[in-house]
Amino acid sequence: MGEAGIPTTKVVCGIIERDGYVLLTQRSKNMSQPLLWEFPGGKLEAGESEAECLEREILEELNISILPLQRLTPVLHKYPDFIIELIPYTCSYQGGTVCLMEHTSYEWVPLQDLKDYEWCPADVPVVEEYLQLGG
Ligand SMILES: Nc1nc2c([nH]c(=O)n2[C@H]2C[C@H](O)[C@@H](COP(=O)(O)OP(=O)(O)OP(=O)(O)O)O2)c(=O)[nH]1
Repeated sequence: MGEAGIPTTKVVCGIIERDGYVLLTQRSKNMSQPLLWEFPGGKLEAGESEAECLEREILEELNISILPLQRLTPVLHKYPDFIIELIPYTCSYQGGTVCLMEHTSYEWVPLQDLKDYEWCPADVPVVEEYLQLGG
């Protein structure tokens, strides 16, 4: 539980790298955080590790396989009705063709363009840390 009894939701997201590009997904207009950009991932389920969660969510949502590499700094962000702990991992792309199951669009983006997207608010510090690390 977080502040004033608001639960904290753990969400694991992947910064999926392939040949100098990173995979971004845009949330659909009927999802929470509509039309904002994010690193794909999802809510941690009971009994699974963060890496298992990431591999499962990305296969379910995008139909590609990935390998989690490095855990970056988790971000605690307060949305109006819940608190999210966003746990980012850099990942390598392993295989498969992107097929969108939930998102409205995706892009493979070069590092220098990451700042140009309208991000979910919780992702802003993640993008900053990732760029500081040199991608
Ligand atoms: N997957 C992902 N979610 C993010 C990121 N940044 C961020 O604020 N979020 C938020 C959006 C959602 O509220 C939540 C992730 O849950 P989800 O992807 O399972 O979304 P959902 O639509 O099923 O959630 P909900 O509306 O049912 O609550 O975390 C991010 O980079 N990746």
